[in-house]
Amino acid sequence: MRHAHRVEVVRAAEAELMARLPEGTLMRRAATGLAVTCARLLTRRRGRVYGSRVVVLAGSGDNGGDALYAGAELARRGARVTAVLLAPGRAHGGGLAALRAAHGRVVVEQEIGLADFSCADLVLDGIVGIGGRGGLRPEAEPYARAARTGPVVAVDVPSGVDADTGEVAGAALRADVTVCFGTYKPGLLIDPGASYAGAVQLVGIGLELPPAGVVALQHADVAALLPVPGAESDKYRRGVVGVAAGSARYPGAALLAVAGALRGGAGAVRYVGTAAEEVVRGFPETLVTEGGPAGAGRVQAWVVGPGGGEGADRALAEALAADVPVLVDADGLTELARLGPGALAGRTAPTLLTPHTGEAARLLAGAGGDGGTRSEQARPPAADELAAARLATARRLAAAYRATVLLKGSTTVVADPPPASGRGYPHGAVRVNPTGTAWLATAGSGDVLAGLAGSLLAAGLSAPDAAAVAAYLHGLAARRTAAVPGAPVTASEVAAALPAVWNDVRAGEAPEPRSRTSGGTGT
Ligand SMILES: NC(=O)C1=CN([C@@H]2O[C@H](COP(=O)(O)OP(=O)(O)OC[C@H]3O[C@@H](n4cnc5c(N)ncnc54)[C@H](O)[C@@H]3O)[C@@H](O)[C@H]2O)[C@@H](O)CC1
Ligand SMILES: [K+]
Repeated sequence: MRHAHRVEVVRAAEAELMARLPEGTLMRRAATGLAVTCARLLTRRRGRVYGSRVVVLAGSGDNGGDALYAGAELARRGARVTAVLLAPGRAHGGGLAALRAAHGRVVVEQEIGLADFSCADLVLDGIVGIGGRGGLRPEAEPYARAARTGPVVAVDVPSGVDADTGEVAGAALRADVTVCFGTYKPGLLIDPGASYAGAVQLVGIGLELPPAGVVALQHADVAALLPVPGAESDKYRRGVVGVAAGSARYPGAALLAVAGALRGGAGAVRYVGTAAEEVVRGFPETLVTEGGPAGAGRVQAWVVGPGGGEGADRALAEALAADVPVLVDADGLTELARLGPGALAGRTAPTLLTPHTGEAARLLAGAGGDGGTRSEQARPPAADELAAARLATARRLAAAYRATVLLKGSTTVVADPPPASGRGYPHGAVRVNPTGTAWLATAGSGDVLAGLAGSLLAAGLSAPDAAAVAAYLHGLAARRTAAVPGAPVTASEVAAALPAVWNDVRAGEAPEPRSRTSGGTGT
């Protein structure tokens, strides 16, 4: 599992450790780890470090210090290092002295031309790290543009990315690799920030940290959560998932949700709705019932809403009345937004909401704009604002509806509500999904995800586990399905690939590394 901590928490752990160590120890550890990664990249690119050209962008803080010390180490190995000081009077003294002693060249902004960037074998982004506030300052923006020409290694966090949230307010450096220190930062795992970070490498510097506020599951974590039938299991012990989905207008949503549910580990899938005939034709193993959830047999979890059309209100009410976990998606969410959080007030079993950002905007509007304090925000939030602030959006929704929320899209985020007695955060770690691909933003892929997550709920996983495991498998399935890596996929193909990725995860097959343009969970 990748653990990410907020800047405030990192600073406290750093202060505690620095008090016990000789001055400069942590920065030396960080810079050495950074230089090792840079040397490896240069060797891969040029065959050796000696003679390679490195540009160091150094800001005024310790982030610039790390970059200058790493530049000095590379210069000692024969690299031709040019450091550009973005704030010449305030550059890190020790780092600057080390670079000069290693015969690195030091220039100020006006003295570097674009040519220096275009022939660089590596650009080290030490403009700003966890001390950054807001997007890049205007004077640093030309470097963000110029650095695009060469491979960029970001120091701790790509400059301009908010380390706590992944938000990018304006320009930011786009890195091929980010070397972070002590712990991952949430902004490296959550888009849009994650898409600026490239491949992220962690360098341990000995910090002792409390439990993380944000985590990203990896193969082994997901493998440990997958339901495994015991020798005594029958279909009822494995769990029955009820799917109330599809309508005369959208029968396909029923088929896709059932397709996902059949591959999610539940012992049986019970379908209720008007697409029963199509469902049985497509999946004869499905149990079908006329009417709504109230009249269906017993299930261990309900999925309600995909393609639900006009019948979604009744299906939602009946599913919510059942004392079992309920996943609400699509038209079910539209109906829930109309009713507001009060519709979930009487529930004691878990509720899992799976909105994309458009639905999240409606839900927040239904909750009073910002999750309950209507006066603070008269204007309902726009979907693109919510997409840019994914972590905050998922948390606000979870708090407002007191339900687990899986916010779909570029980096899918799963948040739990704060404890009832608590005054707010921190609470359970937010899980962010590392396996997404932008091609999952395709019609019907959300229906598959809903069925899959519902099936995992019925098989006994907690709501956050079911949501995180479903998002993980769903993303992997989309990547595996593409005939060519990065090619478009269809929702049916994603559903069909689920058994194979289930197997990959159990077997420990490594997923493809995240690309710069990867995204999240579909609509
Ligand atoms: N504190 C420690 O023990 C360690 C810190 N380390 C490094 O230190 C960094 C944090 O250093 P600092 O606290 O000095 O802060 P930073 O170096 O991240 O940034 C502070 C400086 O950047 C400027 N700045 C802020 N926002 C900006 C923006 N949007 N655009 C341009 N400039 C901006 C500020 O004026 C300030 O001078 C970490 O990210 C990491 O790289 C590592 O050496 C590991 C140990
Ligand atoms: K940086």
